[in-house]
Amino acid sequence: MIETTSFYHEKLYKALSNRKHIDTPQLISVTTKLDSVDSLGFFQAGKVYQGERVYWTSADTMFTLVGVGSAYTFEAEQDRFFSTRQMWNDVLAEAIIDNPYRIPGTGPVALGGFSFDPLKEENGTWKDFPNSKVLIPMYLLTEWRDETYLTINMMIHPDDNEDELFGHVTEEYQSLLAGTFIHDDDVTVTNQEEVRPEEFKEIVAKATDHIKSNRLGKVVLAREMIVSFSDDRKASSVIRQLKEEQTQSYIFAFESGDSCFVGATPERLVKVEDNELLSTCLAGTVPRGNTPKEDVALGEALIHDEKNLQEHDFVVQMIKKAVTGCCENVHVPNSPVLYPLRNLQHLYTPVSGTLKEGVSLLEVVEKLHPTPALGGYPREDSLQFIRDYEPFHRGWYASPVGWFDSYQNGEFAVAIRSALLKKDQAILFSGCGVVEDSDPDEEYKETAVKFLPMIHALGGRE
Ligand SMILES: C=C(O[C@@H]1C=C(C(=O)O)C=C[C@H]1O)C(=O)O
Repeated sequence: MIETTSFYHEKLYKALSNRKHIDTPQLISVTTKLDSVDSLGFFQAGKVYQGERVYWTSADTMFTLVGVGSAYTFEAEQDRFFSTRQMWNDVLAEAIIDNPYRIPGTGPVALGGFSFDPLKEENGTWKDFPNSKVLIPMYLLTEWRDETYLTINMMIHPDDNEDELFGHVTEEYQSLLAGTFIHDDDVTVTNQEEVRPEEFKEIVAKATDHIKSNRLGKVVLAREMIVSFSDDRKASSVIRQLKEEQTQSYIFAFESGDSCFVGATPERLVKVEDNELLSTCLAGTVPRGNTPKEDVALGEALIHDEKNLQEHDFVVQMIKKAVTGCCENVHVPNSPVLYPLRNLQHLYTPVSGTLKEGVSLLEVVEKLHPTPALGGYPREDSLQFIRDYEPFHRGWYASPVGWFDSYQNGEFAVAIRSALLKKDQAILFSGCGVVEDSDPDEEYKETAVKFLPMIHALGGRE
């Protein structure tokens, strides 16, 4: 049932007045159910909070989270997964939560991500994105199936004035809900440039040498492309394009400082809902065909191709092992199926299980990252290869991004098919798995196709 505004305000005011008068800040979280809202309009209307907005929508369910403003931001350099979990438990221990709905992604929710490799030296590109950063949005819109919820989260300090806070948030959330999406169509691409493509091919050749001399089994290598615009490119318009075009993917956007990390990834790292866990093995790629006949032929060839099956199997074996360590009733199909996207098709194996008692989502994320779909095999050796030879910093590219709530639900995707937006410039990332038989020219072509979803959404040249 949808509550009246006055009932919601009463709950908000009550929560604010009921806070404990303790010395440390306390989280207050109050949720209500609404009529439907324009989620991108909500995001845009929050522009005074630029740098603290988040957008997330899932691939396979009708589920969207839009966060505007930050009630609490947490960054950790050391023990980043453990510290984030600890922060979350500490915040929840003192929180006042009024959420009668218990729908996934409502109430206190943390959204954020982790960098690919904290040991790689930073060069400034990713200065706004630390090795881990999650935030609890001040205003959180949740679309779940055909229902819409709003949660207001506030971190109350001992000497805050509840009347002032109440006046401020009630005014602000109503203007966010009234937001309607406006396109920034007039921004055009002025330049589009691949970064050192020949060097990429050389590194692929070096990797196959390493593999042939048994120093590695598989390593995933990536490259960059830089797109420049006539004016600042707004994240909201890019999200809108991606939502229209990449319907089989998670669409995400995380703002931080002056930058926004945005993408449309098909790859789930892990999802937990009601203790049921789902993970995904996604590796092995061919393009879509130009005709239905060609498309089927490419898919058939992929599903029988030894090189791609080998690339895929590294991922299946590792994820199966990690999931078996934290789940019961683990199920892994014997062979992959095709996962078709707009521009590409992949080999796909879903992995499921029931999370063992006491294991948290972030522990699973820590175990899984990076899978051999993004790092390689063996893990440490492939990471060292990437650290030594890949000539740029991956930052949050190829890393876990996602959300978790106070009911142990949550989901993390692997941030591929993505770009770092910085005002009038975007840096795009694309990678591919390299095994013994990889050919540098073919891997170059594969990464070119993997750039397409972002190029298209940014209005670039295909
Ligand atoms: C590394 C990327 O994609 C990964 C590599 C794949 C492959 O090598 O076949 C397929 C899917 C992803 O796991 C990327 O898109 O940047």
